[in-house]
Amino acid sequence: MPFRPEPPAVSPADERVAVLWCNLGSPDEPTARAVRAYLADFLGDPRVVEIPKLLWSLILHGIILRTRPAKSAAKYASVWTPEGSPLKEWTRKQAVMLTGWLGERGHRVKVVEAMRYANPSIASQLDALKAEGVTRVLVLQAYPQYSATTTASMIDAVNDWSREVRRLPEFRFVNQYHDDPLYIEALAASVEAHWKHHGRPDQLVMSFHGIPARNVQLGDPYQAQCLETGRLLAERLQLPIDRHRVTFQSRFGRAKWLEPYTEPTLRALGAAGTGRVDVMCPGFPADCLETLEEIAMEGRDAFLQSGGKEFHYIPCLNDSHAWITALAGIAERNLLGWPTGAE
Ligand SMILES: C=CC1=C(C)c2cc3[nH]c(cc4nc(cc5[nH]c(cc1n2)c(C)c5CCC(=O)O)C(CCC(=O)O)=C4C)c(C)c3C=C
Ligand SMILES: [Fe+2]
Ligand SMILES: [Fe+2]
Repeated sequence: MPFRPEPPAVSPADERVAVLWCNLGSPDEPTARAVRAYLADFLGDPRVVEIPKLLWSLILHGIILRTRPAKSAAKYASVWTPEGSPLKEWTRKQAVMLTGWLGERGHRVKVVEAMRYANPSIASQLDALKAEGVTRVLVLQAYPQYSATTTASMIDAVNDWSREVRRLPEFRFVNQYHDDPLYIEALAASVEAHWKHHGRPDQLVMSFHGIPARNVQLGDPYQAQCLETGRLLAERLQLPIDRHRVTFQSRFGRAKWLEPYTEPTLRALGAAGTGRVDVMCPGFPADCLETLEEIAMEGRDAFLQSGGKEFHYIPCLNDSHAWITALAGIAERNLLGWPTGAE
């Protein structure tokens, strides 16, 4: 296999350090055509769907990619902004702000965003960094909780690129930060800011993206890490046990996923006469389809239609001061010992 063309080597004095700030990615536009290409790549990843390859290929291409793209495209259209996908735009902003924050602390580090699926791809961003003389890359992911379906898949994409490259940069990976005090503090700050303006709810629902229950039985630590994030956040907010819960959203297919599921929980809370519920999504550092449409729109409808009185959606960390500070702290700790220009 031929290797990717090698850019001219830089002198040691010009070598640079970079942070690759990685997220899942979105379709290029909210159309069935673009969503089909995105879903083919995403759902064709063996880390995401663990079904024997041939059987899954038949189901994916014969059924799912014929029906889901149009439905998902309509949902994407409902959250699309003039800048495009919310997930991509927040992730880009976070990368820009992180460059600034690290610069303020004396680090000469380039931060670029990269997407596991669609664009800008991991490979194209690594090519660009290498062409600029980057020889050390810290891979930081917008997944605070480790799952093979997300975190490991991102590392696969870096390794796929590496297999095609002659002179590799030095890599560092951060697998998780679900219990990092800086991350928990940023979450607490976002909740407290909301409560300062709107008062407290009867229930705080912390909704995480689900995965198949079987993955956890096979050793994926994701569920335990979500529960730990929820426990630490509730403790930090001094919430009594009966005023908060962790739920799992975005179930895909008919298999059993992690429970309790978010939407049935919201319906049950509404039916039980819960006056006000606040929902937040601690596992998503950037607002996206799954938070803006599935929670803030569908979740709201589910709760109110079943008898609930007041529904609040607490936005993701996005570009909040506490989050960028947290991210800079996590990056700084993992950059230690690399020549970034800081003492
Ligand atoms: C088998 C399917 C899926 C698994 C496993 C899965 C895990 C997983 N996903 C996220 C984060 C996000 N997922 C998003 C969208 C999304 N997820 C799936 C399926 C699985 N996810 C699909 C098919 C889609 C696309 C939309 C749709 O057709 O329903 C997103 C939002 C992307 C965006 O563009 O806004 C995020 C973020 C995590 C964290 C996770 C496991 C821990
Ligand atoms: Fe997902
Ligand atoms: Fe969804």
